[in-house]
Amino acid sequence: MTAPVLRSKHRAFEGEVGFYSHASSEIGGEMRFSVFVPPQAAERPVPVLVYLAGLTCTEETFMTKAGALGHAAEFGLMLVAPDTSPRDRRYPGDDASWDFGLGAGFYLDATAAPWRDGYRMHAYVTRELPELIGRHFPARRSAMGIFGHSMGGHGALVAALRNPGLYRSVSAFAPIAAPSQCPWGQKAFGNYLGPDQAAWAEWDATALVEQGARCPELLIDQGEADQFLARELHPHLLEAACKAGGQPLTLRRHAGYDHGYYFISSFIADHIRHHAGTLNRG
Ligand SMILES: N[C@@H](CCC(=O)N[C@@H](CS)C(=O)NCC(=O)O)C(=O)O
Repeated sequence: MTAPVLRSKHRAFEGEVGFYSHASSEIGGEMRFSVFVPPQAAERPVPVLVYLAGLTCTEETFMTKAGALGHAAEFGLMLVAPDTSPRDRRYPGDDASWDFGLGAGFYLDATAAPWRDGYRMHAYVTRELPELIGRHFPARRSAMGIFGHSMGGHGALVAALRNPGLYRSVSAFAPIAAPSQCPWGQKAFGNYLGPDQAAWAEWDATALVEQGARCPELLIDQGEADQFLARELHPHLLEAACKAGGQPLTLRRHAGYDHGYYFISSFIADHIRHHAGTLNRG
């Protein structure tokens, strides 16, 4: 694991946003990520809140569009946002569509050729990136939370459900809640994991909850005017699985809000507060 290389940095809310690249061993090539270090980090290590973005996004999207930095500065949380897929090493067909390949890594570890060589975003996000952050930033690694949007909202749920104890807080905006049962997920899983749908369940948040996986209390926000809600997101399936299995979930539905960052920025303060309430305790 090589040290991150600083590409640019910007003062914000008395803290600093930095954009970095590094050579990733899980991905087998350069990866990029961004970090907001809040002002409190000058005094002591601070909790880490990881954000996973959605389809077509990069490590820049969240920092520029979500309106999160001021709230993270208020509560003393470090924000970490990785890119949404490998980009350095290229794979045949990885840019053929916007919902698969580049910008669409789905935060899983691929098992089908050729993707399995480097599409290992789950291992990257849950192991390599926290290790890197712990080593090179003023982070309190024992206090880590995760959240995300759409593909990344689902990635956050799966990261927490598959790694009990790793994250102390979890939330999501408009997650692809049951990917095995929607076109985006079926396309991604069919290619990254192969046609055997039994293997898909290990990477599907609703299926994981149905199988008994549990994570800290979930906060999920969903816009009712989201253009992808009916076809792709299916929050009701996750809601039913959580209810049947006793997984604590607060799912809030908001009239009039669509899928984009105007929606996210409207509720980001609630999410930062949700994470800070747990991460700043003890
Ligand atoms: N390119 C897609 C939209 C993709 C999209 O909405 N991506 C979401 C995540 S699933 C996003 O956050 N886009 C970036 C943005 O809104 O800045 C389309 O043409 O319909």
